Order: sequence, then C-alpha cells, then structure tokens
Amino acid sequence: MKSILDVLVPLLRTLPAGSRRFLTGYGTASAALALLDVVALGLIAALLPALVGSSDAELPLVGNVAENGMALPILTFICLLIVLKGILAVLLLRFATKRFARHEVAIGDRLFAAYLASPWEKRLGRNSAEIVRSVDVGVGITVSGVLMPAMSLFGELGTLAAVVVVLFVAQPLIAVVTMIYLGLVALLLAKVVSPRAVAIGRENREWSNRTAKTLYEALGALKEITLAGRGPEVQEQVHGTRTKSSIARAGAIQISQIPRYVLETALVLGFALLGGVGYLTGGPAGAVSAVGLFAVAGFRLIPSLTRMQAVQSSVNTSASFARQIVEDIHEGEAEMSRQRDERPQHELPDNAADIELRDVAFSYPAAAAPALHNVNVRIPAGSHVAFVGASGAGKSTMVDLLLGLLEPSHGHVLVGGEPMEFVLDSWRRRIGYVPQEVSLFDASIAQNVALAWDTARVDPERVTIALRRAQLLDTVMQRDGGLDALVGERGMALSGGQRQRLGIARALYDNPRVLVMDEATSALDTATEAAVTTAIRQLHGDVTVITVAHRLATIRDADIVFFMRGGTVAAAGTFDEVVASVPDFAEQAALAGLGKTENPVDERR
Ligand SMILES: Nc1ncnc2c1ncn2[C@@H]1O[C@H](COP(=O)(O)OP(=O)(O)OP(=O)(O)O)[C@@H](O)[C@H]1O
Repeated sequence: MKSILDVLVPLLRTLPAGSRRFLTGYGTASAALALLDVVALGLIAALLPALVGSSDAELPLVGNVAENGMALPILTFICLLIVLKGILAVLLLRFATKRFARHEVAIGDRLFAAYLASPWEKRLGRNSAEIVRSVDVGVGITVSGVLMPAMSLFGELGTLAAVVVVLFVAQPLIAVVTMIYLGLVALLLAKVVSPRAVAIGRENREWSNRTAKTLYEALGALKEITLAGRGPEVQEQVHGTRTKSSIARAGAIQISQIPRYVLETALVLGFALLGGVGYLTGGPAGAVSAVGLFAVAGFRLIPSLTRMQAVQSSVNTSASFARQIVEDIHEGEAEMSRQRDERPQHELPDNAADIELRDVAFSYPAAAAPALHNVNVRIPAGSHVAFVGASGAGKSTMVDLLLGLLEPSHGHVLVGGEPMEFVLDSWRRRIGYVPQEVSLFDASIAQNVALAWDTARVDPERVTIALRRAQLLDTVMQRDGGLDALVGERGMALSGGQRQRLGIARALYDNPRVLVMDEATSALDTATEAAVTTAIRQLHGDVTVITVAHRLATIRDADIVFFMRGGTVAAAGTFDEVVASVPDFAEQAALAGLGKTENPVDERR
C-alpha cells in the first residue's frame, strides 16, 4: 500500500485541482457502492442460520425469519441489491474512464510543455526516441497502469472494510482467525510478488526505450544501412532488445496472475482452517456455520483481495514510467517558474537592435574544454555578418548563443544593450533560422514553409512570397499540387537543395528582423546559391543577416567576417581584411578563386 501511495501522491499533484476533486469523488463513490455489499452480506450472514436449518435467525424489525416466512423475500431483496450495485458500478466505471482519458491528455500536455521549456543543454542530453515514448506510451501506461487501478482501490478497501465489519458482528472469533489468515497470505504476496513486479517494470521500460531508440536511429540512416548491407546487424540488435522487453512483458502478465491462484488456494485451505476452528469452539453446527460464513465472506473478500493485489502489481510494473514522468514535469516546471521569477520578460523596442557578446565563454556539460572562450563580438543592426573557420572552431555554438538557445557560462549576450535573457521571448520572435539540416515533416510544402500542422494557420500569400525569395517558387509551381504538394517523410520527395531552400523560405515566412543561416546554402548549385544570396542581400538594412558558411562566395560581401579558431574569434573585418590578416583564410579564399588583397590588416572588432 505504501509503495502505491509513493507513486500515486506525486502523480495526483501533477493533475489540475478539478481532476483531484473528481478522483476523490470517484474513490468515495466506489467506497459507497461497497456499502451496498455490506448490507447484502450482512443480510446473508443474518439469514445463514435459517438457511442451514437452525431456527434462531432473528432479524431486527423482521423478527424470526425461519418462522414468519420472510426468508425468501429477503433473499430476493439481497439479489436485487447485488444487481443494483453491479449496474451502478458499471455506470460509474463508464463515466470515470472517459474522465481518465482527459487526465491522460492533461498529464501528456504538461509533460510536453515541460520538455519544451527545459533548457537546451538538457534537451541535448536526452534521446528523442525516449522523449517520444515517454510523452505518448509512458503517459498512457501511467494513467492505465497507475492512476486508474490505484483509484479503484477505494472501492476495494470499502468492500474489505464492509466484509470485516460483517464478520466481526456475526462471529468475532471466526473474524479474527480469518483476518490473521488472510493477512499472512497478503504479506506473503507482498514480499514475494511485489519486488519482482517492480524489477520487471523497470526492465520493460528500459528495453522498450532501447528498441524505440534503435528503430528511430536505423530508420534515420536507412539508406546507408541498406547500402552497407548492415540490415541483418540492425535486425539482430532490434531482435535482442525486443526479446528482452517481450520477456519482461510476459513476466509482468505472469506475475499479475500469480496472486489469483494463491488466493484461490488460500480460500480452499481457509475452509479447512475455519471449519476446524468452528468445530473446536461449537461442535458440528459451529463448523458448518463458520465454513458458511467464511464462504460468504470469501466470496467478496477473495475477488477484492485479488484485485487489490492486481492493482499493486500494475502500479509496481508501471511505476518507473510514472516516476520518470513526474520527475520530468517537476524539472521542466521548476525551470519555467525559475525563468518567470528570475527573468521577467520585456519587449524589445521596435527598431532593430545591435547584438553584442562581451567576454563570452561557453562549455557543454561534461566537456573537457570550453567550446567558446574570450569572445567579444558586436553585430550592428541591419548588417550582414559571417562566421567562418575550420570545422569544430565553435561557429554553431556561437549561433546557438545568438539564438538564445544556449546561455554563456561566462560573460554576457546583449540585444539592444539589454541582457538577452530579459528580452528572450521578444528576441526569438524576430529571428528566422535556417539550420544545417532542415527538418521537414510529412505534410504539404505550404505547411512546411509556415511550420504549421494545421492548414488553417497557413497564409498562402506569405508562403508564396517566402518561396519566391528563397528561389523555390517556380520549382514548386511546376509540381503537381503546387503549394499543396506533399513533401513526404522528412522531405524525401525533395532534393537536398530544394529542402534547403524550403528551410530558407520557412525562415523568411515570418518576416524576421534577424536571419540566421547556419551552412544554409551548402547543398545549392552555384547559380542557385548566387540567386539566393542576391535575394538575401536585398534584405540588407532592414534585416540583420548572420551567416555561417564554409563556401566563401556566400560571404564575400559580408560587412564583417568573424574568423573563428579554437573556440574564439581570431580575426574580424571585411572579407579582404581577414584574407590579409589570416594566412589560412587567405589560402581558402585563393582556392575558392576569391583572390588576395595588397594591404594586410590585423584587426579585431
Ligand atoms: N552537444 C555537444 N556536447 C559536447 N560538445 C559539443 C556539443 N556540440 C558541439 N560540441 C563541441 O564544441 C566544439 C564546437 O562545435 P561547433 O559545432 O560549434 O563547431 P563548428 O565550428 O560549428 O563546426 P562545423 O563547421 O563542423 O559545424 C567542438 O569541439 C564540438 O565537438
């Protein structure tokens, strides 16, 4: 029982107050229904002597039923009472299951909101397959495996209490022996079955998560896997994890059945025990009466105890999902309230704002060396700046800091002179971002540009303008379906260059004040890249453009080029100035056919 409360109480706290009220009401109604059992059972216990042929069946208000012929009408009343309880229980269950579906949605919403609010570094450390499973399957298991069964406990406890009361009133000695006997059986089950169920639940969660993770990863690299002939290896891997999770699930089913058989056996042995006690205290009549009472009590008690044990098993096997979910919700929400309390947000002024990094350093969690250090950069509003440098120099990390996804471990990022963390919401609304790998979802081109799963939120006019600026409109219009043509899973129906241009159109759709492009034109042919670059250049003055590019032709005309090396800005200036001051860069520029200047300048801005 304690282990159920340990899981249930934190889970209930994650539900809105209205839901808690409903669940308390549901528990009380279930317990109240059990009262009908008390009445039915009490009447049967009172009638028992008359039914076994004894003449001393005396009922209050009714009198001696053996003599006045009331036994049959009372038996009919008991049957009706039992039928009524059954009908009410089914109605209550029907009503409650619908509400439980709402709780599932409420918990899932809170969990997903918590994930979305969690800091970017934390999200980098979590596997997406695990998050998907947790938000979808995990929430379902938590509600159907913990919340619903645990709430049905109230009814079972009510039944248990009712039966115990009747037993004590009818035959106290037999009641004490019955309770001790059944208590020992329950203890045996709790000690033997429960720990195994918890372990099985943990195994199931771990191996199912691993299966999902392997499948996601394998599907993401399907082409490479097929070409490299690694299919059998992946199959073997999936077979291994699925075997383990299937064994755990089979174990869970098996362990949930054990209590039933143990309790049924206990019932049979109980007849012998209680019959013996009854015989010793009241001779043959006492034995018959004790066995009869135990049979009547057992008829209600054994199913109730079986269900309670099943609840315990269900909660135990689902507990690891529930604990993870509660922990994630608390962590995410604590982060949200920390953000709210410590970082009250205000709006940036309408005119575009300069961005400044002052003495910034950043280290990834558990990384040996900082990814960025001693970074001092100023990006004037409306300018076009570029970050260049060798692979691993820190360009993408720099971009994530500018986007406000990462926070500096040291130093400050300022927007319009204000610390970014206090204008973050307003800042992010102004940004259009094109990543190295554009993620498309299986919907229409227009939906992908507008980043909208709901077609009603798509503005076709803005989609058309964005596609035109990204040099993709003609291609789209030549396809069957035009803006409404589907892009396929992860944009499979588009070429790499088309996917990149769609990503650019997506970034332009909201008319951003700041456009951040991280290797956003690397898959384009030279002519298309030049056309996209020209279109982007036309934004000059209105929009701040921040580009990361290995292909130097893209950034030839940038106002400032920041050359990064080893996590810091080693040189800054116009393209020609950086060519003049950094031999590595000059060499790359020469290889790209972009020439060398006569006046070297070693400048840092
Ligand atoms: N999530 C992460 N956890 C730990 N270290 C990371 C993480 N992401 C990047 N790094 C490390 O930080 C450093 C800078 O990486 P970053 O991706 O910013 O480089 P980059 O200049 O953008 O490289 P590229 O041109 O190859 O994209 C690298 O040493 C990289 O290994």
